Amino acid sequence: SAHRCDRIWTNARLATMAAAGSVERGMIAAKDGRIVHAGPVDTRYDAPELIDCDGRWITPGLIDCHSHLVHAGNRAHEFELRLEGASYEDIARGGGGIVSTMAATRIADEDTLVAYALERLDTLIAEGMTTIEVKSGYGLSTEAEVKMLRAARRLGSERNVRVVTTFLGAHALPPEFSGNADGYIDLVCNDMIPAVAAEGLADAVDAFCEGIGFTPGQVSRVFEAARMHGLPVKLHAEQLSNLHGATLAASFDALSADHLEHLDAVGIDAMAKAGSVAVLLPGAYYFTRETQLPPVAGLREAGVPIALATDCNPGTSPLTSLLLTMNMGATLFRLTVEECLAGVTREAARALGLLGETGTLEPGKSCDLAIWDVERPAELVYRMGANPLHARVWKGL
Ligand SMILES: O=C(O)CC[C@@H]1NC(=O)NC1=O
Ligand SMILES: [Fe+3]
Repeated sequence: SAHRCDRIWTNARLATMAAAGSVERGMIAAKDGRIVHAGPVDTRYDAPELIDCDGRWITPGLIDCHSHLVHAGNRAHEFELRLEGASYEDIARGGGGIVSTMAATRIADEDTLVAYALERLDTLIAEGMTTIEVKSGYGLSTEAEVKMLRAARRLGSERNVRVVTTFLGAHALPPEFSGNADGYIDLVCNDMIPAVAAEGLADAVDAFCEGIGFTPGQVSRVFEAARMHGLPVKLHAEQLSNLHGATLAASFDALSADHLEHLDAVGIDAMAKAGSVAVLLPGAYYFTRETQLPPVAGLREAGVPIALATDCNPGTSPLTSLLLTMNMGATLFRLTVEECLAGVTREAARALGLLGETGTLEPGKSCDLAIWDVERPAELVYRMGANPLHARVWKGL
């Protein structure tokens, strides 16, 4: 008997990113926004709408699992300073960096923040992105952090895209708390997280564990507060030095630890045991001209899942292309094409706790697709600055 569904994409080549691997003569059938079949052409399925893909490749919709998409202002002037020799850390200690974006973000109202973010969101959507994680972290006061997360939530109603939000109040020390990091962490734990949780504004909690950020002790206080409010955690860890943030994150069963250029074998092992995803951010590595590569071979050997993301932010990664992110993942970090494609689909979904919902072409998942004008998926990683997207589908539409 025929399986009635809503839409069928046929005569396609599928990069399922799942057990089925690649399917040469494939089709996808969707019903009520979900995949009911993703595999070889199966004439038992029929639908009022049949889309002939002319042999094009279909991947899962792309996922950006680490972004600071909501923010005001930009840091082009600091870019010039760095060209004249200043380091990112010099600029941060001199009151620039994150704090200068904080000033611009505090004075922008919610509508303005939404408008600024939509321009960057549309650029990513044009490349077939269907899910994005958006962090706070430029408000650094309860009112401004709440404003940022409300703006982030609104992006999901202004566009056909899945938005998950992350509270990152422990991103930098605001000037009013200068010299009193522990006092600021009190505010983060006792005031911000309760306010954010009360309004359901965040799906996870993140922190910046770094010399110019917060100590492991301060981060664990933030994570304890997250746990008290039932929120999972993730962490900016080992970006510029090794404070053993990844090990701390793993001890809280973190969804992910991110950056990881200075991750060591102990941290790798802790992440493997906890099932935490390694989110690599080659845009920040490239833009800040770092030289310490993340331990990709060690992550592979230990079976730690590897994801890739833009880390879109005005200071260290003003990047709004997941395709270029994949090229950097291969060119700079030597990830394979398969690892790069998985890094912005299956493993990115895993880093957001969304692998049951999206990230692969499998029955039961949301029908989130990117349909490409390429002869082979490797072209999506190989080319720089091109966008071969033919069509994008989110929740079957
Ligand atoms: O410079 C900025 O605006 C954010 C930088 C970004 N945040 C973080 O914790 N590490 C980074 O590279
Ligand atoms: Fe980041």
